[in-house]
Amino acid sequence: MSGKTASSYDAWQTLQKIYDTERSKLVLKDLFAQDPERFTRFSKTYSSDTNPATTLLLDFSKNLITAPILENLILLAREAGVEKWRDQMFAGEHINNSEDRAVLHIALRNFDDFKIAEEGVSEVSGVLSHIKEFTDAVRSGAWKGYTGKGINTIVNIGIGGSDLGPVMVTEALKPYSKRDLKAHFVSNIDGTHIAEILRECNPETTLFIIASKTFTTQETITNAETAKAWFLDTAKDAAHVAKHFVALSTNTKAVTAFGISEANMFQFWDWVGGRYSLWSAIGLSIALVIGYENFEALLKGAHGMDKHFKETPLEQNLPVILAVIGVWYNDFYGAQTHALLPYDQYLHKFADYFQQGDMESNGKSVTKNGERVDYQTGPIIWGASGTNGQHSFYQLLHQGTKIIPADFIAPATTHNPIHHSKHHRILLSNFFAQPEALAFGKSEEEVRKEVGPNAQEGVVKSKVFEGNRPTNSIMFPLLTPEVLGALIALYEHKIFTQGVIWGINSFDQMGVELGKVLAKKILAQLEKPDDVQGHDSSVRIDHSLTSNG
Ligand SMILES: O=P(O)(O)OC[C@H]1O[C@H](O)[C@@H](O)[C@@H](O)[C@@H]1O
Repeated sequence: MSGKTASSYDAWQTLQKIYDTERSKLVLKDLFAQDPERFTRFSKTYSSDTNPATTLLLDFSKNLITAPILENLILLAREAGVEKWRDQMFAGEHINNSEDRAVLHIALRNFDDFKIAEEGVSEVSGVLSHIKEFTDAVRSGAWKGYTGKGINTIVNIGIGGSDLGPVMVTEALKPYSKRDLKAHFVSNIDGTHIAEILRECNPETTLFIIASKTFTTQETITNAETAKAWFLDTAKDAAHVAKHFVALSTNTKAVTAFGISEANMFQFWDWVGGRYSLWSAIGLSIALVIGYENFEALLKGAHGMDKHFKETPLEQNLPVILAVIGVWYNDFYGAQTHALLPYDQYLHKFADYFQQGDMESNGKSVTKNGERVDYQTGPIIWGASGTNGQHSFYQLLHQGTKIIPADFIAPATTHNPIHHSKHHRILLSNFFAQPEALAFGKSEEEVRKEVGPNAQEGVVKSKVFEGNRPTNSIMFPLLTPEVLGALIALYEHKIFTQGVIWGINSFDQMGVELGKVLAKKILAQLEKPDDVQGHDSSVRIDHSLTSNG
């Protein structure tokens, strides 16, 4: 890193000047009218080298940009050293400086293209073989529970990165799932979560997957112990645990201490960040649900996007384009949030997943060199699947006072073409209509024509849509495992690129620590309420409220 912070880059200052002097001219209606080629100029297609069905079209024409703005945004990425940092990541250098770790989720889906020397990388294919062997055994019924019955229910116990990826992907790839294998996910420490799920499980046919990188996370270990006690209530003999509990972790010692043997453990390594871990052993529940071949297709889809990110000039590079446009709104327009709006019910957990992916990565306010930034970093990520969002929060997107850049995401065809794809045609009509309405709005003149001369002024004004609200649209032929892999990797590399521009470390998560430490202290005091001390006056622990009788 140059030691400079983002706002002192030449390109940043050029962009600031452009923003200050030309902002009023950045009107989408005019920009489209002036340039009939705007869509061609500002859209790009990514296609996998190995599978033509894995294609993503990114239409970024409805953004408040011109060719010179985009050029300067790309210059900004270059000046920040995106290419250098990217190559360092792919080479296994320890770019996660605060934890002195490599950042190698790309090595989990590498298929031998990139040569990476880091310790553990050569073990990846062995773990994949273990996943394949185990998932084949469970799915075929060869893996038997303690009474000789096959497994028909899996329960993944994990939180954060050890939960959100498997939840999102198993939902997204439901059409590929083994319908007679029920998958549950327990994350919350609230006992209600596990209690409700255990009610649906039979100890003879349930497999518990304890997913925790560190194997020290309070929620996961507490839930795992509860699950083990519940299982042993019926199974009695601790030897049966081996048939019903497996662990996904980097911490062999803690796993064996819990009572799971090394043979039932799926390893990964400290260079896999929690929020980038669905590609690792943490993806076991995914492989169980959709089958190993589909899990591998997911990895291959991500690998194709990795190659695109690594080898394509920044100007043509989809993750980089998404990233710099995001920086334009975040840092120059002052946008606080970014909405992810998939028009695909299967992607209903996509925004939840990237809340952690983006906000835990880029929610930082000091640079890698320890300087406090004087600009905005990671946006607030939120969203919901279309069309539900339209009947909820889109009012604010269209007519509120805030600028909310949004990504619209949709498959051209559906896995469920019921009524000759009638539903899908309606869905897509909304997917196309919303960005158009946001961009071009509805003028006062148009409203007056509609309501006639006698309408009240307030009514006229309330029906005006100012427009000029920016969006990206991303389309693909069908939501397949490969397409999903490419789509997730697209956003991962977008987040990486933005982190480099802002000069922050996107790969640690120090911000989750303080609350954990305080909760531990408070827990000890809740168990002995007379000793409550050392907290602010709002932490008043009333034993009559906290004890359950
Ligand atoms: O897999 P683990 O170790 O249980 O961690 C679960 C989660 O814990 C913390 O909240 C963070 O470190 C997350 O990044 C992580 O995903």
